[in-house]
Amino acid sequence: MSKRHVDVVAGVLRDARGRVLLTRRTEGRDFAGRWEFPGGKRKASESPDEALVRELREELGIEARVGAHVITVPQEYPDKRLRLEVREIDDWDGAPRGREQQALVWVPPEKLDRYTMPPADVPVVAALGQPPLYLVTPLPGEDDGRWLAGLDAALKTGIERVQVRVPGLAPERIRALASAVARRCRKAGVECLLNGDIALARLLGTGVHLTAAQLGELDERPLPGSVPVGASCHDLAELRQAEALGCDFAVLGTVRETPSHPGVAGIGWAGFAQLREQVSLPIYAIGGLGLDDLDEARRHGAQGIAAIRSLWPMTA
Ligand SMILES: Nc1nc2c([nH]c(=O)n2[C@@H]2O[C@H](COP(=O)(O)OP(=O)(O)OP(=O)(O)O)[C@@H](O)[C@H]2O)c(=O)[nH]1
Repeated sequence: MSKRHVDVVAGVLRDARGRVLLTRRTEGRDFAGRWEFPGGKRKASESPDEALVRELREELGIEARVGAHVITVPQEYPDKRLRLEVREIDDWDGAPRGREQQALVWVPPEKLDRYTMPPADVPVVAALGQPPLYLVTPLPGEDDGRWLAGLDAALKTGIERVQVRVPGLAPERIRALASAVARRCRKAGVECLLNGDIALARLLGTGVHLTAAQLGELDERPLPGSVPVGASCHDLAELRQAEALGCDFAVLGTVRETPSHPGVAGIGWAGFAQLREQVSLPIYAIGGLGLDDLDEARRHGAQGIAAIRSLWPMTA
């Protein structure tokens, strides 16, 4: 029997100190005792805004003004397929209180991941706190100085997460480039991950971005939680392995056909969402995407966009 679809809307309320409101699911409901963003099921007759205003009135006793879209997460649960649409709440009248006997807590954004939440909320918490763009470096041409100037220009645009991917170069040149990028990222307060090279990542104190082939060879997270671990995935088995290893995020694609893989059809946004709903991980979409695709990516449950060309401000 096919599972029922449920549309849920939830809100991000922030107090004057920037803390975010979580409420605790009461006994007798699924995920009882876990923390969540206030909200609930949308009725067929309601728009998402209307449903969210009603739910916040019923649950918290406030009159809310609904703001920007944050992320819409498709998530499969044992008994249903959920679509969780999360919106900012710009302002409200009244003081939030638990009208349904639920506990309330205001949490600094960087501490949200300490609260146990339903699986669909893992990508939501990441969308609130982690970078929406993930730059993958292009191959350098002859001139490494020019390539590093390209990186500097990318960092100036506000990129906060970078993967050093320079396959096929001599090992000494890879080491030199990786160490130069790591230094620049550290100075700029930007996360740096090396593609595939766990030993070099340990040496340089960076994160690592696992290739799909590496995923199958590992049985535990290769680096501590203090540095990021990402993974490239193309199918459900790889996503599940990335999740089992405790990766911080995955990259999934390709969404569109790209010049680097001509003739390989992309999975499209529907294909992306269908894979996304079966794991509880932040996932970047990759494959022929640029800044213009960010909104659509977020509407299909993506953390954001990973890209080479569109995030690199000059030709290498
Ligand atoms: N409000 C809210 N619901 C969430 C979040 N994350 C998440 O997975 N959900 C799921 O979305 C559904 C929301 O349903 P609800 O809270 O309105 O309804 P309920 O449990 O009373 O459902 P019931 O009518 O099936 O008993 C639940 O399955 C809940 O687990 C979240 O952050 N906020």
